[in-house]
Amino acid sequence: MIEAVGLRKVYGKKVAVQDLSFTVRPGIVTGFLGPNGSGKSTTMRMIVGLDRPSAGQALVDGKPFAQHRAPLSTVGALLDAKAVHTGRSAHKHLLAMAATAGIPRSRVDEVIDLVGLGEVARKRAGGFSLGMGQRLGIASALLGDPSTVMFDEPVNGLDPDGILWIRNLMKELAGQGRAVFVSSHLMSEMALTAEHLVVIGRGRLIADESVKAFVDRVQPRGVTVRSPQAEQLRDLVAAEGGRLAAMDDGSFDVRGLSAERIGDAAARRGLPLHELTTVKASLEEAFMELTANAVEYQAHGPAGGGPLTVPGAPAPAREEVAR
Ligand SMILES: Nc1ncnc2c1ncn2[C@@H]1O[C@H](COP(=O)(O)OP(=O)(O)OP(=O)(O)O)[C@@H](O)[C@H]1O
Repeated sequence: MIEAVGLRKVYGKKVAVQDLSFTVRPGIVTGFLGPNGSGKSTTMRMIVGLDRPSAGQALVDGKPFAQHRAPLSTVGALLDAKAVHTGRSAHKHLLAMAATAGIPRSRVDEVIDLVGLGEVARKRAGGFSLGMGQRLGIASALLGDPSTVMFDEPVNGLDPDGILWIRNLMKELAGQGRAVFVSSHLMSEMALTAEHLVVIGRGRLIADESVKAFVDRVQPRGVTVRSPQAEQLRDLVAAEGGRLAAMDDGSFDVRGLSAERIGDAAARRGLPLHELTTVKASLEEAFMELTANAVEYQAHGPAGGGPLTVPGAPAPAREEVAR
C-alpha cells in the first residue's frame, strides 16, 4: 500500500509536484495518468526514495520506503527498463540481486519462469530486445515477492503480445492481494487494466477515484437508438428537440436527448425500439477533457495559435443531421 501525503518536489524554480495526496490500495490495479511532464516519474521516484520530497512524505505499508528492512520485499519497482541492460546474463543479474538482498537462489528461477525468460536467461541481457528487457525488469521487481509493485510506463514500445502479457500480469499481481501502481500513456490500455485511477496535471491531483467515476464525470457522447420505424424515430427526435445522424449499421446516433427521454417519448407514441444505449465517453475522451488545462506543452497548428492538439485526441464527432 502506498500513501502520498502532501507530496511536493521542487527542482530549482520548477515545481514538479505539489500538494499531492493519494492512496494506492492492495488488491487492485491503480493507474497513474497525467499529461507529459505532469510529475508521474518524479512521484514514483519519491515513493522509492530515489528523490527526496521538498515537503510531505510518501509511505509504503505505513512508513517511508528507506525505513523498511527488506526493501525488495516491500516495493518492486520498474522505473527504467533499460537500466537492467547489462553485459551479464539475466540469470546472473538476478542472482547478484538476490545474493545482496538475502533472497534464496530458488526465487531467481521462479521469477525467470514467471516472466517467461527461461530460454534466454543465460544469454547476455545487453542483447535483449525491448520486450525481453522489460520482462527482465519485471523479474527484478518481483524478486523479493513485494507487497507493492510500481511500474512506470511498462508497455512502452511493446508489441500486442507483450502488452497483453503485462495487462494480465498486473491483474494477477493485484489478484494476489498486492498493491499495483502503474503509469501509462495508453488510455485504452489503462481502461482495460486499471480499476482505480490517480490522475495528475501540472504536478497537482486531478482525480483519485474509480475508472467508472472518472468517466462518469464527463457528459455521455450520445445515445444509440435502433427502431424498425426509422421515419417515426426521426419525427420523435425532432419533436423533442434532439439531433440525429444515421449510422452505417442502421442505428441512429442521437444527441441532445437522454436515453430516458427518448424511451419515454417512444413509449407514449407506441414506437418500438430495438436498441437504446447511452454512449459513454471513453477513458481517453474523459482524460482529454478533464486534463485539458493541465497540459504542460501545448502543440499548436503550423500557423500557430490554432486549436489545441494533443497526440491521441479523440476523433472529431460524427456529422450530425438536424431534422
Ligand atoms: N531532475 C530534474 N531536474 C529538473 N527538472 C526536472 C527533473 N526531473 C523532472 N523535472 C521536471 O519536472 C516535471 C515533471 O517531470 P516528470 O518526469 O516527473 O513528469 P512525467 O509525468 O513522468 O512525464 P512523462 O510522462 O513525459 O514521462 C517536468 O517539467 C520535468 O521537466
